[in-house]
Formats: sequence, C-alpha cells, structure tokens
Amino acid sequence: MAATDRLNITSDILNASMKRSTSSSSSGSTISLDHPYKVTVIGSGNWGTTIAKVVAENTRINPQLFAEEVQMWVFEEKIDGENLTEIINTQHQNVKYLPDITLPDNLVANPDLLDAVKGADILVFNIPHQFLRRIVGTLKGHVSLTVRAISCLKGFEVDAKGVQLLSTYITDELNIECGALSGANLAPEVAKEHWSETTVAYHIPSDFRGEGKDVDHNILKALFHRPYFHVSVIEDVAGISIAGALKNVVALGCGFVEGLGWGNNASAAIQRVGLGEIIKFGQMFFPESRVETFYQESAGVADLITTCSGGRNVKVGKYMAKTGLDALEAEKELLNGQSAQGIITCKEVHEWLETCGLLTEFPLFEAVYQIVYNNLPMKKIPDMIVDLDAFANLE
Ligand SMILES: NC(=O)c1ccc[n+]([C@@H]2O[C@H](COP(=O)([O-])OP(=O)(O)OC[C@H]3O[C@@H](n4cnc5c(N)ncnc54)[C@H](O)[C@@H]3O)[C@@H](O)[C@H]2O)c1
Ligand SMILES: O=P(O)(O)OC[C@H](O)CO
Repeated sequence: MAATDRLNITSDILNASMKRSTSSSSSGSTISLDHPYKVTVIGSGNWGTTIAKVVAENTRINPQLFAEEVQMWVFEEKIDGENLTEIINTQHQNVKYLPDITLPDNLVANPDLLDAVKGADILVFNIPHQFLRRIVGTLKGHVSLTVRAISCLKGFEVDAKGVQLLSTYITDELNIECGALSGANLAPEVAKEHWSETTVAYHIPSDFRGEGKDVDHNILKALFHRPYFHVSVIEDVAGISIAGALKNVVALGCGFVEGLGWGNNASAAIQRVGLGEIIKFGQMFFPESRVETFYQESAGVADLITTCSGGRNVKVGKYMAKTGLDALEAEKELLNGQSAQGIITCKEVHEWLETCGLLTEFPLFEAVYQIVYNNLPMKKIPDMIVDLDAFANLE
C-alpha cells in the first residue's frame, strides 16, 4: 500500500474511537495505521455468532481501525431446505445457533473458509475444538504470516507430543501469533447484551511491526470491548486458556451432583476441588501461567462459577444423572447441535495424565472421566476425590 494511502491517525482518534466502547487510554504518540484491519470470525455456533456480533458492532463504530465488513465462516447446513448462510445474510439471525438475536448487517456469513479469510488481518477462531485440526489444515499455506489471531476456543490439543494450548497449536501450524479470549461468558447472555466481563490475553510477538502497524493490546480492546462486554487485556495466554478448558470438566461434575439432588453445597465442593486441580494443572504443565490469573480474571474463577451455574456442561451432567443417558446422548438430546466441550476435554486430560503417570494427582478430573467413559457410579464422587486408587478397577 502506498504511503499516501496510509491512514495517519493520532492517539486522540484512537482514544476517541476506543472511548466509545472502552475506558482505556493509549500512549499519546502519533499512530500510523497501515490500513484499517480486516477481521474474519471462523465459526458460527452459539459463541461464534455472539462474538461475531460483538466484533461487527465494534468495526462499524471504529472505521479508523477496522474495515466495517466482518466475514463469518459458517459450516454450511440446510435449515428447512434453505442454506444457513443465506438465512443469516437475509434475515440477520442465526436461527439455529443463536435464535431471536438480531445481528448487525455488516456481518457477512460465508460458507467458503478460504474466501472468508482472504485479505484478513485478524482471525478470530471460535469453533468447538474437535473441528480445529481440519480447519487449520485447510488454512495452511493460505494465511499470510503478518496475520494475527485470537482463539475463543476452550479446550486442549493432545497428542503423543503432549498437551498443547489451542492458541499454540494455531501458532505452530499457521506460523501466526495467536492470543486467546476467555471469560465468564454464557453466550445467550452476552448476545442479549447483559453485562459481563471477559479476559483477552495476547503476547506481543518478537516480529511486532510497531504501534499502529500491528495488532496490540489497544487494538484488541477496541475490537472486543462493548458497553455490555468489558474487556481486560493481559499477557497470560496460558492461564486463561487452562482455566477455560478445565472448568468444563468441573462443570460436568457439578451437573452430576446437582442431578443427584444433592444441592448447592455439593456443587460448591466440586468447584472448590476443581479450582485446586485447575491451578495445579497450570503450575505442573504450563509454568508460565500465573496463579493470580485464576482468581483475578474473569477467565478464572468467575468463569468456573458461571459455567457451573448455567452452562451447557452442567446441564449435560445433570441430565445424565436424571435420565441415565450417556454423555453423548444427553448432549444430542439437550443441545440441538451445540457441543459440551467437557466431554472431550476430560478424555484429553485423562490421556495426558495417564501418559505422565499422574492420574491420582487430579482425582476430580479422573472421576469425571471414569463416570463419562466407564460408567462409574456418580454417587461415588465424594469418595473418588478423596481416594481415587480405591476406585481404579471399579467397573
Ligand atoms: N456457547 C457459549 O456460551 C460459549 C462461551 C464461551 C466460550 N465457548 C467456547 O467457544 C467455542 C465455540 O463454541 P460455540 O458455542 O460457538 O459452538 P457450538 O457448541 O454452538 O457448536 C456448534 C457449531 O459447530 C459447528 N459444526 C458442526 N459440525 C461441524 C463440522 N464438522 N466442522 C466444523 N464446524 C462444525 C456448527 O456449524 C456450529 O457453528 C467452544 O470451544 C466453546 O467451549 C462457548
Ligand atoms: O455452556 P458451556 O458449559 O460451554 O460454558 C460456556 C462458557 O464457556 C461460559 O463462560
């Protein structure tokens, strides 16, 4: 792009545009943006569509910073014979995954992944993590190395090499810097614009091109912060990702005890043990994560509380306890195509801890795995979290 085409904006303009949506200030120096950043959201489920709405609202009010149109990649499906993308683009509603919420008309649904990411400066990944490998595989070789990314996914990538953050997986596979967004954010509440907080974590990469020429914390705040969605931007990508992934396992456990009719005290006990195991997991396998993140940030204990109160994982656990259905049957009956990520995450965590010989160090995570995959009796949870060894061979 020619220098004359560049948008030269002062920090006042950046501040003004951010102040409409944020409470942050910037450094006071002159900022030169190469071009307004083009943003693509990859995913269009319950949270994918909600975050796309947030982002499109912000790109519209910040034309100095962002191209107004936001592309949203949609895994195409037919709804009563019509393509979901067509419905979104004409009715401005995702009738399957986020019904009754009006989406901004600068949000464009696109079923072609490579077309949706073409020319994008910022990619926001937001899909159930079981689909990430295939999507990243399709993107490989088609994403410029100057692109930056944020992962809104909650889960891990586990293989023979070890346990990996999903943001690290994206970075390794696509060779682009990737941060994370995670918080106490039940999508239906955020979509209705009920106030909540979230945490964005982003590590400024060594090839950072300079303020105004590259994505930094101010840009990310301007992209995600809304009057109803308050963003705190930090560096601890590992901390917020670990908390976001593992709270889904704890929530299944809460669902079990609630479904058994044991009430709030039992749920609080599961959350207490769960928080301890989340922090321990972080310290053991991701020593760069900060303990403070788990209790100071929305992505920490606040997300644990909201998920265990009203998330999909707690609903699935509860339904399993009440009906005797297995986890996948319960997910299918309850969620209309949405996912409860704890079902996959407890298996990934089990596989990793088994590889390390550390299953007994995380008795709640293992108890949830044994209940989900080996049908161990839920009512034994209190004993399992005290002495998992006693239940090692129980079928
Ligand atoms: N929903 C929430 O309240 C919420 C809040 C915060 C974070 N999250 C996290 O955000 C991530 C995305 O969750 P979500 O709620 O948007 O998804 P979701 O649970 O609504 O899943 C449905 C999505 O999966 C897509 N899908 C189905 N089959 C597919 C396939 N074969 N390939 C690719 N996509 C396919 C569907 O098209 C749909 O977009 C998850 O990691 C979740 O844990 C969710
Ligand atoms: O509905 P869940 O259980 O996937 O939880 C949703 C969010 O992660 C809560 O922040």
